[in-house]
Amino acid sequence: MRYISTRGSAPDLSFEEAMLTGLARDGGLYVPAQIPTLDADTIRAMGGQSYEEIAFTVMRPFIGDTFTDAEFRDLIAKAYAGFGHPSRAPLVELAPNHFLLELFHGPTLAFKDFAMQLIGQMFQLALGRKGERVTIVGATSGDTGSAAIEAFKGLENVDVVILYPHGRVSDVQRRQMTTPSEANVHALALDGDFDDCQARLKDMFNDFEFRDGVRLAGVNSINWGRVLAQVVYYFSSAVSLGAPDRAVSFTVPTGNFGDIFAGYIAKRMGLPIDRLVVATNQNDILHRCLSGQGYHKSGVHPSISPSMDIQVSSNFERALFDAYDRDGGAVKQLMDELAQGGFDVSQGAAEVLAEHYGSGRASEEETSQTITDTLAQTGHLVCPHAAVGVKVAGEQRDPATPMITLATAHPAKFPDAVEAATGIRPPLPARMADLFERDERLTRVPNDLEALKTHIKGLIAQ
Ligand SMILES: Cc1ncc(COP(=O)(O)O)c(C=O)c1O
Ligand SMILES: N[C@@H](CCOP(=O)(O)O)C(=O)O
Repeated sequence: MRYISTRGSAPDLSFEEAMLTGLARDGGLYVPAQIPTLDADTIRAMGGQSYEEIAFTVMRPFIGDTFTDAEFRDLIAKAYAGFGHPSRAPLVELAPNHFLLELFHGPTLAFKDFAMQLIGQMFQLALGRKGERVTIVGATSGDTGSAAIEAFKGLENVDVVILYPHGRVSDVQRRQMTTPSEANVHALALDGDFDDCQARLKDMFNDFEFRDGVRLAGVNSINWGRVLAQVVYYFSSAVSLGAPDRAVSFTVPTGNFGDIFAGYIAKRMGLPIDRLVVATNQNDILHRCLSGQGYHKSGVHPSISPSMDIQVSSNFERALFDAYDRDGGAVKQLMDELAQGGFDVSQGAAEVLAEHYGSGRASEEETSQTITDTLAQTGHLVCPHAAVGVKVAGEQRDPATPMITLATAHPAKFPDAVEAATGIRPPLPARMADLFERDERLTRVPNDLEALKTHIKGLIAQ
C-alpha cells in the first residue's frame, strides 16, 4: 500500500513513512493510493467480533509490512485495554432508529483517544526499532492535545509540544494538557484561535530546515494513521445494527473533517452507509460550502462547542482531492486561493461532494436547547458537540434508516455548557477527580512562527 499527497508533487510513501512524516513535503496530506474494500461476508462476520478484532480486519489492508500481524494485534490490544467500557464504543438508543455512538470512554474522555492511543503504540514500536527520536508538534482546539499528551507522556523516543488557543478551550481540556508532569510534554497557550495554531504547525512542516532539524512529526489528523483508526467505529457500530444487510446513516459533529472523512473511507471500503451528515456549530463554513456557497473564511466565533471552532478544516482537502478526481494540481490551486480568503467549488466537484455528504448547522441557542431536550426526552446528558450532531440528525434523518450520531466527548469535559442547559454539573470520573487540584505547567506564546521555532528548539535541547 502506497500513500500519495493531495497536492500531487511529494514522493509517495509507505504506511510507516507516511505515519512518521506527517504533512507531505508539498504541503499536502497523505491518502492511500487505492482504497481497499472488504466483502459483505467479511463485514457480516464482524457482527460477532470484539472491537479489537474488527480494528485488525479494517486497518490491516492499509498498513502494508510496517507491522507483522502479531505485532499489530498486540498494538491494538494495548491501545484499547485502558478504555472504560467493554465494547469500547457502545451505542445507546435515543429514539426509535436514532442512536448515539459513545466515543468518550477512553482515557481523556473524547473520540481522539481511539486513534491517539493506537498511534502512541505504533510510534513507540516504529521509532524504537529504528533507534530514532522525533518532536511531535500538535495543534488543538482542546481534545487532540489532551489525547496526544496522555498517549505520549513519558515515552522515550518523543518530545510532544501542543499549541492550544489561549482562553478558548474548556478548563477541563486545559488542565488535561497542563497538569501532566512528565518532562517530555509541553503545553503552549498561543495568542490566537485554533486556525492560527494549525497554520503555525503547517508553517513548521513547510520550513524544511526546522522540520528536519528537530525531526518534526505530527499527530493531528494530518497524520493518515489518525484517520485510519477512526474508520473502525463506523464498522463496529454499523454491524451491530445489521450491516452489511441493512444500510445505516451517520451524523458527525465536524470541525477539522477528520472524523467524517473516516466515515467516507468506511463507505468506500464497502460499508453500506446511506447518508454521512456533517454537523457544524455556528462556525459553519463546511455547511455553507456543502450547500453550494463556496468555501469562504469569515472569522472564528467562540462557541459552547469550542473544539469545533474551526474555519480552515484541514481534512476537507482530502475530500476535495477525491471530488476533483485526484487532481493534485487542482487541489493546490484551491489551497492557494484559500490562503487568500476562500474558493468556489466547481460544479462537477460539488456534485461528487453532494453524493457523499449532507450537512446542517446548530446555532448556540439550538445547541443548548438540544442538551436540555435530550436529557428530558431520553435521560442522556450530551456534551455540546454531540448536541450539535443530535440537533442536525433530528432534522435530516430518514425514520426508516438507522441514524447513528457520534457523541464525540464526555459531557464532563464541558460542564459549564451542560450545567447552563440542564442544571446538572456532570462530575469527572473518579480517576480524574483531583484534576482541579493538580499544578499546571504552561507557557504563553505569541502567534509568531520564528518565536515558536526558537521556543521549541529550546524545549527539546533541555
Ligand atoms: C469533541 C469534538 N467533537 C467534534 C470534533 C470535530 O472532529 P473533526 O475535527 O474530526 O471534524 C472535535 C475536534 O475537531 C472534537 O474535539
Ligand atoms: N477538535 C480538534 C482539532 C484538531 O483536529 P485533528 O483531528 O486534526 O487533530 C481538537 O480537539 O484539537
